[in-house]
Amino acid sequence: MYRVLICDPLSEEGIRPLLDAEDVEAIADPSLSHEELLEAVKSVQAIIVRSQTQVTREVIEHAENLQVIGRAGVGVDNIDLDAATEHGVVVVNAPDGNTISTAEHTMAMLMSLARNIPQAYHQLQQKRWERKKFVGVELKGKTLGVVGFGRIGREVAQRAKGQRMKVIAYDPFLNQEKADKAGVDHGTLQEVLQQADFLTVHTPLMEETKHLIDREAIQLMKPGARILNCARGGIVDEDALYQAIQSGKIAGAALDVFEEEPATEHPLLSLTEVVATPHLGASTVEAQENVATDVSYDVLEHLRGGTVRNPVNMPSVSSEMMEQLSPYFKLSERLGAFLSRVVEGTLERVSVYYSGELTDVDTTPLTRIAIKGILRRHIGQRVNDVNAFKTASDKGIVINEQKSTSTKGFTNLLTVEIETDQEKRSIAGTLLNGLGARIVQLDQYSIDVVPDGNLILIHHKDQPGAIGRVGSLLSEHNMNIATMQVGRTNQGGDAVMVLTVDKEVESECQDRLGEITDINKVQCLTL
Ligand SMILES: NC(=O)C1=CN([C@@H]2O[C@H](COP(=O)(O)OP(=O)(O)OC[C@H]3O[C@@H](n4cnc5c(N)ncnc54)[C@H](O)[C@@H]3O)[C@@H](O)[C@H]2O)C=CC1
Ligand SMILES: O=C(O)C(=O)COP(=O)(O)O
Repeated sequence: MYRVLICDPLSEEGIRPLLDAEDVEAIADPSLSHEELLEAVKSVQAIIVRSQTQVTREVIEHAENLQVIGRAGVGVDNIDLDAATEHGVVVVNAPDGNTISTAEHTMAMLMSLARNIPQAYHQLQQKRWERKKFVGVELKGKTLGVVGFGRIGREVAQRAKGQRMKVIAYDPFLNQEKADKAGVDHGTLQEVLQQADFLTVHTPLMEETKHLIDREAIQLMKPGARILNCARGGIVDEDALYQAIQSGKIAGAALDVFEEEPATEHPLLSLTEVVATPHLGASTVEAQENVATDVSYDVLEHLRGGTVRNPVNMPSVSSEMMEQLSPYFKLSERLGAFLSRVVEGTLERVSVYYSGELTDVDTTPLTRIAIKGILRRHIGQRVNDVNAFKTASDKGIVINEQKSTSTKGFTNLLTVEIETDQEKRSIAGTLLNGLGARIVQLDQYSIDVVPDGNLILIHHKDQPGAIGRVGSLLSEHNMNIATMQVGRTNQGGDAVMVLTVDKEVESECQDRLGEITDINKVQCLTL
């Protein structure tokens, strides 16, 4: 008998398959305290949550029999995915079921914001007939900036077009062709910020998107623009938003989500320019039934040994293959991660080439891991070894895997090549016996770099003094250089420097490096 703990309120209709299953004991308890939760998880094989329950490392470590965590919704930022993966626990979500409800809620917020509907209603309740105070703006002809053109962002854009708004979107996976197909303009984040009368964010919350809309971003916006966040608290910097509304730079905001929830005491709620709801995007009968049905299906499927439809983590590699391939896992992920951080433009094609001893093994799992390394930059922890290919194909990225005879003298060589709408870049690495992973080629340059830690990649002219000037500037910034590699194709021509430094490079230091004579481009990354 499988014991399934349902920690947040779920649609009873949706979880019917679980309730009716003869091999399942479903325990629904949405009111557990943290201590009670730690106790309750000890005996269960599955946990199902929404966004409320925090499935932390501590919870996962208490759940000795846990096999699967189901998220009845999209965002998995309340689940410690690394801890789940480390403990062999599969995480599944329900990414499709609440898209429409959340897009519709965003439209409701957009209209409420434009016409001050909640504020006016509040005044009426106070028996005040205010008309002058609540003069709104029309949507027709205004520009909606959409940041994050995924499932929900796309649906919002379609609906905004129905209101005869102009839509401009930014998403690292959006190119001209896809934008044309959706009938929207596409631009850089900066262009979207500059053109939007209303800005709506629909990205996941992760390191890269935390405070994506911060003080500097808001500064770029038109005076009197308005901001919506129906995705995740923290994508918009709440302090910056508060100050921008206070100063009059931003005319108003509509918020369904907050950095800390519940958020009943939040200072933003005291501003009359702010309309807000308590994380209601997915709260419709339909969405709740959809996500509960989807997550119940996958949880049951996994418990019974089947294949899940929406895995969020976990590799599925046989133990024999694991033995052959696991030494290369880190190398392939790091090559992908490195290249994705230095390449410019919208990703279109990824090719992975294997040579030497790698020609004799099934390298699909390595390609998957390389793709995961590439996509994580923009999709975060939700892309994993299981869903990497699907995620890439959903984004229209073509993947190509090939065995190659070109070993360049190495016993094994793994080359990752990325093509965007702007450029084609490649990186190659090898596993040196006893010494671990090394990057041995970057584009046309031969180098020897450990793919680890804080790296600085500098494109420069091969001229006397360039290296010395970089060294002096880094020392001025108290940056210790751990390793340094220089690669060039010919004397006096184009060259690259790859440095490993002991701490993360601050943006001021990066900017100053870029100003040094003979230096063309500086890119900093942490692997
Ligand atoms: N308020 C609510 O109740 C609900 C909120 N959500 C949240 O809405 C958000 C979007 O959900 P979906 O559309 O289903 O996800 P999705 O995965 O389909 O789309 C997210 C998009 O964001 C893009 N993105 C990633 N990094 C970016 C960056 N730095 N700049 C611009 N775009 C970036 C991705 O490429 C992707 O296309 C998530 O945060 C989700 O948790 C989802 C459902 C209900
Ligand atoms: O699916 C999501 O990401 C949501 O934010 C919905 O959250 P909820 O399940 O309504 O707590």
